[in-house]
Amino acid sequence: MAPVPRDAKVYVAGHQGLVGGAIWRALQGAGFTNLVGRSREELDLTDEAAVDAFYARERPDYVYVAAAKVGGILANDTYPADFLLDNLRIQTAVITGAHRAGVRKLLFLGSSCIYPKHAPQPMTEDCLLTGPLEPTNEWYAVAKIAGIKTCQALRRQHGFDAIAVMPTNLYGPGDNFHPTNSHVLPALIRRFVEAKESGAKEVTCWGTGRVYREFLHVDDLAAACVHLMDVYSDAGIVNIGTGTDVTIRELTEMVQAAVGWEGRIVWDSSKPDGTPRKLLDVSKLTALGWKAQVPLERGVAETVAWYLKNQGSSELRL
Ligand SMILES: NC(=O)C1=CN([C@@H]2O[C@H](COP(=O)(O)OP(=O)(O)OC[C@H]3O[C@@H](n4cnc5c(N)ncnc54)[C@H](OP(=O)(O)O)[C@@H]3O)[C@@H](O)[C@H]2O)C=CC1
Ligand SMILES: C[C@H]1O[C@H](OP(=O)(O)OP(=O)(O)OC[C@H]2O[C@@H](n3cnc4c(=O)[nH]c(N)nc43)[C@H](O)[C@@H]2O)[C@@H](O)[C@@H](O)C1=O
Repeated sequence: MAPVPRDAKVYVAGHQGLVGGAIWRALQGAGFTNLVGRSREELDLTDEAAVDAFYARERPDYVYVAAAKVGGILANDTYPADFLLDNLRIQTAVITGAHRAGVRKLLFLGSSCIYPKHAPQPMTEDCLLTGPLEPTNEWYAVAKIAGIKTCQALRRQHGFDAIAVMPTNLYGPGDNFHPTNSHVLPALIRRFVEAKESGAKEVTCWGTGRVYREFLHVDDLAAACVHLMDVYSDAGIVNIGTGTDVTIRELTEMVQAAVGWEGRIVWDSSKPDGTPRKLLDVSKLTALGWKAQVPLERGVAETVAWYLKNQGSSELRL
């Protein structure tokens, strides 16, 4: 398969988010010169007519769908209607609009939470739809599964070249550091930095800390997406991860050490643990010629440094 021409026009939906921002940087790094992005203020992606008008005006050749309603375990559990409906609307408008506009190829971002709560570990792509979902994020997962099926149906019925990738938990510069709505890694960075600054002796983390998660640096994810756009065109979904995981307790200790706060961690078991484990099997991705590069400890240290550098600036999403 011929790689994507570096002068092709590429639209990154959600280019100001964690993933979209990283894909934008990766595309620039790979020599792409004709990138298009729109903020939410400029283009509300739940508005299908506005999305169609945007496509008609800009005529992109390639599209990355990195816009979505995204949040951590508590946000997912608290706003099920938003996580289901906003995501259905955004992805339907962006994917079907791309097909209508004659886009050559599209990459849709799903998530490892699409797999059953008790799937065998590590999880291969073919365990999709083989069992019940994790209840804290089933609404979001159902929307993401509908996104995968939208890509597969358009490919099957109309030959539209839409691929779908399933990243594990992500982190890195440009993340959302909201104290309650964010994912665990940015939440911990903010909490430990604030504890260090205030001289607090104790910090509370959620759940039991005994569950496992796999973390991938967002720059690795972006590199994998750009690679797959070049080399992969098929209906089958592709996992993107590192192939290794840690307990939340281990992660907490790693962030604590990176921040340099010495105090006591208390576990609030009234907060949900979520799925016990969701380690991705990455053999398909490895066979496609890609492997993660950023070790977790280094990625955490660099993200802490990024957070400290951007504290107080409008770059930081709180
Ligand atoms: N973060 C993670 O750990 C993981 C993420 N993913 C997937 O990666 C993708 C991107 O996630 P991530 O970058 O983390 O999320 P972010 O929240 O960082 O970015 C999402 C982007 O989408 C934009 N957006 C949301 N709603 C609309 C809308 N109605 N109109 C226009 N723009 C909109 C947001 O704009 P605004 O800033 O204005 O809200 C934001 O720029 C998602 O599909 C997610 O499922 C998959 C696995 C793990
Ligand atoms: C990417 C992924 O993200 C979500 O699923 P999740 O993996 O459960 O994500 P999380 O990062 O929020 O939590 C991971 C673990 O960490 C524990 N934890 C401790 N202390 C804090 C804390 O302070 N904040 C948060 N958020 N979690 C904490 C928390 O209790 C849990 O055990 C879904 O939205 C899902 O849809 C999805 O796609």
